[in-house]
Amino acid sequence: MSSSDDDCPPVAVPLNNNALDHANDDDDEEMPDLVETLVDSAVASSKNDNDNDDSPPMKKIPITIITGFLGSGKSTLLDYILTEKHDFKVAVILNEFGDTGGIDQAMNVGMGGEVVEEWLELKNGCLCCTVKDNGVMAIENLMKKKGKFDYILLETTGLADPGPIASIFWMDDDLGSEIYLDGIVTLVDSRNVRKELATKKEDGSLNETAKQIAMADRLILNKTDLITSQEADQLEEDCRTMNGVAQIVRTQHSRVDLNFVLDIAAFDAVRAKELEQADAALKKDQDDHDHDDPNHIHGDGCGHDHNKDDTTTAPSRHLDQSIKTTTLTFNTPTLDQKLFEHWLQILLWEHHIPEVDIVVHGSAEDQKFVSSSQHPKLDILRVKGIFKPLDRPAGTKVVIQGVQELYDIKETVSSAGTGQDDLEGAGKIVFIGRGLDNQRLLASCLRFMKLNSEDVSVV
Ligand SMILES: Nc1nc2c(ncn2[C@@H]2O[C@H](COP(=O)(O)OP(=O)(O)OP(=O)(O)O)[C@@H](O)[C@H]2O)c(=O)[nH]1
Repeated sequence: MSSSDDDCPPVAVPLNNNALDHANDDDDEEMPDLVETLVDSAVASSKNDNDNDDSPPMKKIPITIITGFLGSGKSTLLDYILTEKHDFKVAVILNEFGDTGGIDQAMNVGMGGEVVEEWLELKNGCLCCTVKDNGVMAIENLMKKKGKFDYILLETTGLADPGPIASIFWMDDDLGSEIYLDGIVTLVDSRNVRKELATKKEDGSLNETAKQIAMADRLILNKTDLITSQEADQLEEDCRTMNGVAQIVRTQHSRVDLNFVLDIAAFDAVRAKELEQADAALKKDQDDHDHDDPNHIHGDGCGHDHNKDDTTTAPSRHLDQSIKTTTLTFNTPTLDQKLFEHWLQILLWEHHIPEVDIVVHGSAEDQKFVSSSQHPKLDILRVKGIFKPLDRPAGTKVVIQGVQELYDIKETVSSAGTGQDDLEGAGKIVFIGRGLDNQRLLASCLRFMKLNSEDVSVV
């Protein structure tokens, strides 16, 4: 996980201190990174009492990351969630850039339609750069002290790459934290998104809007009042090509069914059905548009009727040609998890699709997997999959989740009987990223995993 120490914005953590006294917490050794800590002495002392008692462990609290480019409607969504009736007591964290100091932001906890405000700043505060210690520990401490909220919404700055932030909370789940990553929700400014995606970064890296769309579990196409329904159709289809597994909804003023964004357990279950949806969308896209070259630049002979008057809403065929979704379907009865993981690690960590090189030692030939420098760097932003592992009891399925360079493979409870998640073959793996060349990926997979061409299909 790469991160930069530049531009560290302060982060403010909300408290609900409704009816709580404010006091300094100088002697709290667990919270070195918090300043202006607001402590309710009664709550603090009951926390200390609880340290030694046998009370049941705290229920884990879901955290949803809300991301999206500047002005896409993130704050509008937060306001909407905080004031809507629901069963959660929601706390909001803003991970803003420092032009307002990050200090004077109004922090909110919404409960049953009521919003109360308080704020707290992390001294070194920057969730995206300073990693776990500051962000996660501070939130955990706050939860112990306050215990007043049971859901956290983290709004990233519009310029943030959600990957590192998601990784912190996702991996923290494995470390036994009291919070877990529920999902990544991305707001898309329907009118301006094409312009934002066209912005090139000097170092050639992916721009943030592209990453925000690619990593989403839920995509909210907001501000649809500013585009035609035809443009909205096209936008939705294009988003699906970039991110085939996210669920997509269109909104105005971020008014979305809260079940669509809250408590979605996106990092928990992976359903074959969801992956089928990606498959179907990708197949449709291939049928509609026979451009197999992932590096094809739109607008240079693509043949589509570009809207010349308004580049912000021009119905270009794809939003971002470099990012796409690729699905591998394994038709074998099971998959060799060890071999698969080894291959995956090369894809994720070495950023290339390994190719076979035949090395001759005297009369013997050896296969070596190498990187080919003539191909673009591979940047996988998200992986989702489900498969039946080799040499495990019948019915065993494992789920794979990945965010940038991190991945996790866990056994999943079989949903046999529901008919929902039945896999015909060994399973499916979906990759979202840049540099995904379907045919090279397929060839590499076949050689690496010692499979025959009929064993795997790619779309
Ligand atoms: N026309 C229109 N305006 C909207 C819609 N949703 C939000 N807005 C307006 O767009 C502006 C930006 O919305 P915000 O919710 O502040 O966007 P944001 O993503 O939080 O913006 P940043 O904090 O700058 O990243 C505000 O003036 C909103 O009222 C919509 O669906 N249609």
